[in-house]
This record gives sequence, structure tokens and C-alpha cells, in this order.
Amino acid sequence: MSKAIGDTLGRLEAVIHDRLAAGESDTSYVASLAAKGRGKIAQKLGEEAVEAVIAAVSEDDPELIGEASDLIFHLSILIAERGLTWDMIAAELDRRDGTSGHVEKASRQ
Ligand SMILES: N=c1c2ncn([C@@H]3O[C@H](COP(=O)(O)OP(=O)(O)OP(=O)(O)O)[C@@H](O)[C@H]3O)c2ncn1[C@@H]1O[C@H](COP(=O)(O)O)[C@@H](O)[C@H]1O
Repeated sequence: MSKAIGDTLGRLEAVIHDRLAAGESDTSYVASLAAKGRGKIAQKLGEEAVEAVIAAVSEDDPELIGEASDLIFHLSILIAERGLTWDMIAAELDRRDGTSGHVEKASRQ
């Protein structure tokens, strides 16, 4: 990877926080989506997930890159709107590092 994904997500997260705080729905897509409520953000995330799956199955790489970007962008909005951060997600992923998915699942039961 040529650039740390954390830099990209951190920059995006900071912009999203600014837009949510400013609440300028007329000029900001993030603020306009947030103004429609958490359910609308979640619905949009679901739509982007479906579009990413369709792009993956069709084996169209540029389309998948675009849809994956849309998916992560909207997940970033949902996380921020809930008051969570990418650092929290990273910490959970790091905690799982080296842990078998089967072991992880069994430990939750
Ligand atoms: N990464 C994005 C980004 N990706 C997509 N979009 C917008 O998200 C909207 C929805 O994308 P879709 O492809 O689903 O478009 P659509 O099918 O027309 O969907 P609908 O809008 O009709 O629901 C479009 O208006 C896109 O322009 C984005 N808008 C903003 N960002 C980032 O968010 C930052 C803040 O943006 P503002 O809040 O607009 O200032 C920007 O600096 C960017 O870094």
C-alpha cells in the first residue's frame, strides 16, 4: 500500500465531523444526509453495499473501486453520526489480529 489508509480515513473523518457540526445542508452532502436522520444514512449504506456486491460479481474493477469508496464513505458518516471513530474500529480489528474466525465465534457463544 503506497499510503496509509489511516491517513485517508482520518482526513475523511475530520471533514465529516466538520460538516456534521456545521449542519449546512444546502452546501454539504454529509450535512444534508445527516439531516434526514440515522435511518436514511443506514439505508444509503445498505444501497451502497448492494451496489458494491453487484460490481464485485460483475468483475468490473473500476466500478468496484467506485462502489467500495461510496460504501466506506457512507460507513464513515454512519460511524461519525453515532459518535464513534475509525480508531475504535481499528482497535477492534487489531484485537482480532491472529485470531481464528472460528475461535472468535466460539468465544462469543
Ligand atoms: N467522498 C465523498 C462522496 N462520495 C460520494 N459523494 C456524494 O454522495 C452522493 C450520493 O452518491 P451516489 O453515487 O449514491 O449518487 P446518487 O445515486 O445520485 O444518490 P442520491 O444522492 O440520489 O441518493 C452524491 O451527491 C455524491 O456527490 C460524496 N460526497 C462527499 N464526499 C467526501 O465528503 C467530503 C464532504 O463533502 P460535503 O459534505 O459535500 O462538503 C468531501 O470533501 C469528500 O471528501
